[in-house]
Amino acid sequence: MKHSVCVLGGGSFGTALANIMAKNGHQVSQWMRNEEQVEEINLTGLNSRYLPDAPLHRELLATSNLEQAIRDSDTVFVSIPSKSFEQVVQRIAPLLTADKILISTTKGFNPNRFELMSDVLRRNPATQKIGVLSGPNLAKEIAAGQMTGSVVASSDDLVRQRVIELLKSPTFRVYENKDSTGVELAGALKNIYAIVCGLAKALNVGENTMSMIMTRSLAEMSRFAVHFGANPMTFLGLAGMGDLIATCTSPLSRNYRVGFAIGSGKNLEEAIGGIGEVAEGVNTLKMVVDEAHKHGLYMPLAEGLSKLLFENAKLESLIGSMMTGEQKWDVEFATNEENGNV
Ligand SMILES: NC(=O)c1ccc[n+]([C@@H]2O[C@H](COP(=O)([O-])OP(=O)(O)OC[C@H]3O[C@@H](n4cnc5c(N)ncnc54)[C@H](O)[C@@H]3O)[C@@H](O)[C@H]2O)c1
Ligand SMILES: O=P(O)(O)OC[C@H](O)CO
Repeated sequence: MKHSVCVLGGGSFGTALANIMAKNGHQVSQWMRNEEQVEEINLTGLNSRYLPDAPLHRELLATSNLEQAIRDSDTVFVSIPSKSFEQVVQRIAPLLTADKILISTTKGFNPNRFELMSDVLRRNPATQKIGVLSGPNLAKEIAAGQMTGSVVASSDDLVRQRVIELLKSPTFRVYENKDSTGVELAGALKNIYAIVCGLAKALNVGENTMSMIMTRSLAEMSRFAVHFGANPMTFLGLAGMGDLIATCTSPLSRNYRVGFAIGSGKNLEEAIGGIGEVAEGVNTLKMVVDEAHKHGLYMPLAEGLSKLLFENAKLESLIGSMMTGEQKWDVEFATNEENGNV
């Protein structure tokens, strides 16, 4: 069945998703604020700022008319950075109806209060058909047609089926998960550890060190997420381990590049400025370390990175956090009452 879809956001991920759905024969509009970008996409089939090497399908229609884009669509993907997510959702709230499906693709926390993007969507009373999309999904690779797996998470069967129907293609496979909290937290948290890995790579550490960092990152992420109701098994899947691998090893990741720039001697402001696109991990780090303190959660890598970035601590403090912290088991069988299935 042909669906009418709207993607909010003119950045690299929104464009990559809109392009897949247009190729799949759906009616796709992509909303963005910048009129010049709208004109460029519609006239030349290119989004030169964000995906310069990807020719876009001719049926992908860019628009700056938010009202019409929402009214005409049965499914809305929100691909807006977390900093502006709430503000854009407030704008569309009066246009929503109970039948519309809302999908967040944003990997971060609301900077105004500790909540996930799906929580922001859920506060809108018009529709509760909500899902999240997350996984090892570097936009430039997707746009280049590299085989990619992703995860749609929602407790609503119809929402998961819709996203699969819209996005599945010979190069894009969508898996499902009912653990929306786990999938969303995994996508947001891994950005912290991509910064750590970029930093470590710039310092030329060996593969023993890289694998230790990534594996302990996974332990730390799942410890945090399970505390907030996630299923620990989610962290063994594409949204957990999968995305951690992609983001912690690829220079295409903006968060990895922020870390690499810091490891190469830049300060945080210079590192962020050099990216020119969103690197969600910096805000996520602040929110997560605050919450970890409030809830007494042991997160030595996040804690060490936070001290390095925000308190001018020396690199030795981050290294010390990792190497001489609390004695821990290699594998912790973290459980919570609701999801205690390992
Ligand atoms: N790029 C990727 O590979 C990728 C993959 C998966 C998930 N994500 C997530 O998707 C989200 C968006 O990332 P992206 O890569 O597309 O970002 P981006 O930096 O490429 O682009 C962000 C877009 O949002 C727009 N925007 C920002 N504030 C806005 C506002 N107030 N109103 C309207 N538009 C606004 C910008 O103009 C820009 O077009 C992030 O949370 C990111 O973590 C990105
Ligand atoms: O470029 P990043 O660091 O925002 O990462 C992009 C995606 O989240 C990778 O899955």
